[in-house]
Amino acid sequence: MALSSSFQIPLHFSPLFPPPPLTTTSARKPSLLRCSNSSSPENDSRTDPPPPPPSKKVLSDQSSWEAKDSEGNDYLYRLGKEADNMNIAVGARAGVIDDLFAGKFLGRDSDIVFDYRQKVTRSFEYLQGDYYIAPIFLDKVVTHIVKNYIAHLLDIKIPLILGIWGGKGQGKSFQTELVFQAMGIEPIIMSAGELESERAGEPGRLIRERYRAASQVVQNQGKMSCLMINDIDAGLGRFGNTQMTVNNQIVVGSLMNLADNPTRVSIGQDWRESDFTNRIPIIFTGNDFSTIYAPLIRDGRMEKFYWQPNREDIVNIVHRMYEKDGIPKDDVVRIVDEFPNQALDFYGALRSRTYDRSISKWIDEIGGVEKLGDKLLRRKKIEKLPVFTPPKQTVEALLESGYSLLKEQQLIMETRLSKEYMKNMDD
Ligand SMILES: Nc1ncnc2c1ncn2[C@@H]1O[C@H](COP(=O)(O)OP(=O)(O)OP(=O)(O)O)[C@@H](O)[C@H]1O
Repeated sequence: MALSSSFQIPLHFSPLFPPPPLTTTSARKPSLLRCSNSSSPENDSRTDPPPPPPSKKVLSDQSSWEAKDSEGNDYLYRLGKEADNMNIAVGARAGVIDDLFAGKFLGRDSDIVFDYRQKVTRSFEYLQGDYYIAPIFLDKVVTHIVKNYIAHLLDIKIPLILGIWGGKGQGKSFQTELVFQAMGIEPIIMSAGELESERAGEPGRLIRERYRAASQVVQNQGKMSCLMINDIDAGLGRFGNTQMTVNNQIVVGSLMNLADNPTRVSIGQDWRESDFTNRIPIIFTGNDFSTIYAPLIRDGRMEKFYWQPNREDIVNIVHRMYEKDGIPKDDVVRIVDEFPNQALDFYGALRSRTYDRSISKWIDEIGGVEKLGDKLLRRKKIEKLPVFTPPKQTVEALLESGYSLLKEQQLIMETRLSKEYMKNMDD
């Protein structure tokens, strides 16, 4: 499938819907995403004009939410005012709730919303360098997002959720974030760990709040947004005899309700006019959706996408990964063929293992293991660390570390200590 066609999807609707700011080199160089933090024009590969300034009037004719915000009547403001056992501000003051989620409740209302959004949205500073996105993957994610943003123009039922599933370490989360970066989307990303809490009801509420925070990104910032929940089956799935907790039930209920009513989301118990939001696409990643409550993943609510990179995808992605080491494509093909059936994650780990010997050498240079604490943690007071020289990568070194990773994998499979330790459980 030609990648350029995947980028043309939103343009079919261009008279009605402004295309998302596809601000990377991808449009020129299919599937290659160049990520840089530098703001210098030479280093900045983004050539498109900056996104429009925040517009206060985006939805104000249709929704009273904005007006409520400016009156200080917003839900986050109310959270700071109201005292009940679900009060995030109280929890934050008492040190119960991480202030990552609590936002700042002492400032003006706009600060509150802004701080909250700043803390929950994900920036991509860690994505440096060139990356390759598999065209089918890119196509699927872009189409889902665009379909949801123009849902009001299409006379079809569009699932709010896209569930990307498949084997471990195949790049589901990583590539989705690359796509967000390519589209200039400011996503709100949650992990399975946030779907459980010792306080009943909190995770369900958190999901609804995050969904609305994403809607605020669209409304106040004029940027596209998306809610992403990584490894959802690790938080919601039922394995063997595990029970569904009250929180699991509430989370499933909240997600089903979002899928059915994507533009009306209540945070509290009473419906208010300000509960109307923008429709925000949701993306789940996971390994096995069959462990999830079936009505949540039914076709009208969730579009499912099984992701398994083929050999060509793997070669292209790994080639880009190793490009800075000067490894030519033929050698990448050799490495990939030497270790077939491995996840993408393996080829990253393989490269990182080749650093081990150089790191040992560097430890010797700084005075051995006894000095490590002083040198690494208090180095500013003492002296500068010696320069670390990365190893010169060769195919032989990469193959060697590949074999050692393979050996570790086999050892785990053959030893199966868990079987030994849990012998009694089978009786
Ligand atoms: N397109 C890519 N370019 C470079 N590296 C990639 C790419 N895709 C995946 N990787 C590497 O593979 C690793 C694993 O990817 P990721 O965490 O997205 O897998 P996953 O499928 O979500 O795994 P899991 O199901 O176990 O959560 C990443 O940390 C990254 O190093």
